[in-house]
Amino acid sequence: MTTTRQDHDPDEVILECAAVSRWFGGLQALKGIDLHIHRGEIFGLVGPNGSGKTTLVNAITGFYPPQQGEIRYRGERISGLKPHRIARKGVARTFQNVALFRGLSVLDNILLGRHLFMRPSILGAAFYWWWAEREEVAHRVRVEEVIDLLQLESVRDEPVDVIPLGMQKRVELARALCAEPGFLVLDEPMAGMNQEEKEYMVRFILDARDAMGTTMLLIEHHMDVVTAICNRAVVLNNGEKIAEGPTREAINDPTVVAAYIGRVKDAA
Ligand SMILES: Nc1ncnc2c1ncn2[C@@H]1O[C@H](COP(=O)(O)OP(=O)(O)OP(=O)(O)O)[C@@H](O)[C@H]1O
Repeated sequence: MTTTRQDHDPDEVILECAAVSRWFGGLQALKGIDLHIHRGEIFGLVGPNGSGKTTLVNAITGFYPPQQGEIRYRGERISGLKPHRIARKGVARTFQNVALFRGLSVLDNILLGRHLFMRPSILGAAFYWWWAEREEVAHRVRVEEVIDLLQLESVRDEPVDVIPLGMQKRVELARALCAEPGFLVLDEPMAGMNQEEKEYMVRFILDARDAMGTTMLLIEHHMDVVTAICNRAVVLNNGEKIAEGPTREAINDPTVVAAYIGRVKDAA
């Protein structure tokens, strides 16, 4: 899997985790994680099952705030804010299992991604219909751009349940991009995909980053995907950061190789 890459900006930190820790009862799921993710970067988050990847994402997006440490987005502290406040600041995510609205069309699912932009005042804007209408047109323009970018035109009116899994994942990506996030977490976007679908998805993620400048955090078990698209990566094991750096170096680090082999032995 070969790809093109765009250089990121190492001078501008978009997301920063400083000494982030989280416990579930007696289990420490995150142990003082430090991270800096730069503007325009696709940053890989890898590690064996149960190593703390989802917990870190839940800390960033506000679902399980860290109990120690701090998370900053564009220099502003977001840890401790409710998930919807964090989302409004421009942090979006897709989920490991497809989380679309069954029974709705592809287009309606994507339009839902724009609801973040619908200010409550729009409801009271009945007298200002012309203004509301202009807003609606602006939303539609962005939605059409994303449909075009992710090549979803041919299925836009299909119920989302009937399209193949690979396309459903693409619809999720489209919905997240329609919120115009500054930072997007992709939680296993290739799960359950065959090789061809994976290669398409890699292309679409890179195109989206290049076209929209979205900084991304990618949780992924497929190492070929991680090395193909991530500028840098961090590896977790038992809640600890065990490697970080340019992707190939990080995932080939002897500590990382040992951690994965250890899991295989434990499972045998
Ligand atoms: N809500 C929760 N309550 C209790 N324990 C939890 C909770 N969420 C996560 N854990 C525990 O925290 C640890 C880290 O889990 P986490 O889901 O973050 O790992 P992961 O790296 O995302 O794993 P996977 O690759 O399997 O998704 C695990 O031991 C898990 O059992």
